[in-house]
Amino acid sequence: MNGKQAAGERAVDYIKDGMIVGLGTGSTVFYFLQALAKKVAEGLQVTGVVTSMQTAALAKELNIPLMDLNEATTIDVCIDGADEIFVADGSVYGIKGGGGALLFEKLVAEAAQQRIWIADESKTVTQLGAFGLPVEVVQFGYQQLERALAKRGYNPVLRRSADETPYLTDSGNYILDLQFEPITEPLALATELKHMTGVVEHGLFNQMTEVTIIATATGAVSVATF
Ligand SMILES: O=C(CO)[C@H](O)[C@H](O)COP(=O)(O)O
Repeated sequence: MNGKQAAGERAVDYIKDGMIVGLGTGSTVFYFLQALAKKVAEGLQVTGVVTSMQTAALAKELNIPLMDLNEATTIDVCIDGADEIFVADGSVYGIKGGGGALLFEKLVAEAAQQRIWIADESKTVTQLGAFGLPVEVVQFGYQQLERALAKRGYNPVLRRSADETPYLTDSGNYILDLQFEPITEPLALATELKHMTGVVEHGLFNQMTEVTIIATATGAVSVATF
């Protein structure tokens, strides 16, 4: 058992019969989905709302019933991974979008009553920014935005797929990964990025998480509530 598996499996304890569950994206969520599918096979009734095409494919393969975000009048809980987790003044701040799903992840997280992050302990940091901050941008004229971000000292790098073509999100947008650290003012940076025309969403998830489930490489799990 590794940390991702331990954290992912523990998250299933938060899923109760009848819940509508936001299903995050990534390799930690993979373990959560495996554990959830087992419970579903045993009779647990849940409906998932996915945050990416990747998660949709996996959930279908695992026979987890799904509904569209449009149909979900409420989401009881959303379980997702994170790339960096930083706690300050009793709140959780973080970076997400390493897997490119930040837009849908944020939409589902914002619709959820409770947000739970699952991660191995390598994701906890004492300052944000070592992990490049993903910013999803429209394709049209994206180099204008790239230049504007560079001028502000954010060192944007266009994300590319393995074949070197620009990486495309599930919405067909590009991602600029901002390479600078530390991010000392995540709230101000989030506002600044949101105000730049062409930015669709950024990977700062500020004060959007109520529970963290973090596990060590040997599988020891710590749960914290915020
Ligand atoms: O934000 C994400 C995808 O967009 C993931 O939640 C994040 O990258 C963590 O992934 P993993 O669990 O594979 O380390």
